Amino acid sequence: MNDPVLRLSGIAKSYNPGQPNEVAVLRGVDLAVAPGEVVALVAPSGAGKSTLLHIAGLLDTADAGTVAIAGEDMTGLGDRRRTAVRRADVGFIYQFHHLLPEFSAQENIVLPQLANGVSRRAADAYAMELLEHVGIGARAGHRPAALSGGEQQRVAFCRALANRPRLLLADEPTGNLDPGTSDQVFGTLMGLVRDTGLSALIATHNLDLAARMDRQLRLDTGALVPV
Ligand SMILES: Nc1ncnc2c1ncn2[C@@H]1O[C@H](COP(=O)(O)OP(=O)(O)OP(=O)(O)O)[C@@H](O)[C@H]1O
Repeated sequence: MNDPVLRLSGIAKSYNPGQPNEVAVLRGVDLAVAPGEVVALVAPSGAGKSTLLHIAGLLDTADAGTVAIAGEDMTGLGDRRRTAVRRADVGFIYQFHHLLPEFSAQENIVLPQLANGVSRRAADAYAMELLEHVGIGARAGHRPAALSGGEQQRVAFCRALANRPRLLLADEPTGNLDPGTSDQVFGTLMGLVRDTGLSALIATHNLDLAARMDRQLRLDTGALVPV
């Protein structure tokens, strides 16, 4: 049987532990994301979705519980191994694109590949393939400032997939766009995820977008419950 691409077990996290201003954000989060499964994470503002995504993506550590990626338990691993797994296996998308302003769309997708040891030629070709997949191949040479908000976000999707991760983590990936554009750009993201067979955990406030995913979970007082 295939291991889940992401498994969280008993994840707990507090900020300022032991202090009068302690905030217990996660109180026992359990989750398994199967290969190819796309899970919606619905949570009101401040419920802890960014905290959860950062722990799942190895950008932060939990106070208790375990994170396993593709069957490998990350607990107790050193920073080097965690960074290597994050670079190779996890793609991130944020509400704002965070593209490098001085580089073209294509270069923004090439750079992470070069950092991972891919040749320039292969990186260029894959970046173009991804840009064409999301319908903006003709914009490959444009810098982010010369792209629309929806186009910038499409480039950010391609960048997240540049190193062919197993798991995509997205925090309000279309939250910065107007509703019509958001709907369209979200469709592009889902197409990309389905065509690459990625597993994904996608946080959104938008219940219509959540309904387009395989499963919907709500972060409620520090634990996940079905919507
Ligand atoms: N470094 C920190 N120190 C103290 N409290 C924090 C810290 N980071 C987050 N918090 C608190 O933890 C809670 C969860 O924060 P988090 O950013 O995970 O929420 P969120 O669900 O992503 O919210 P939003 O949708 O508004 O981005 C919030 O109450 C926040 O104020």
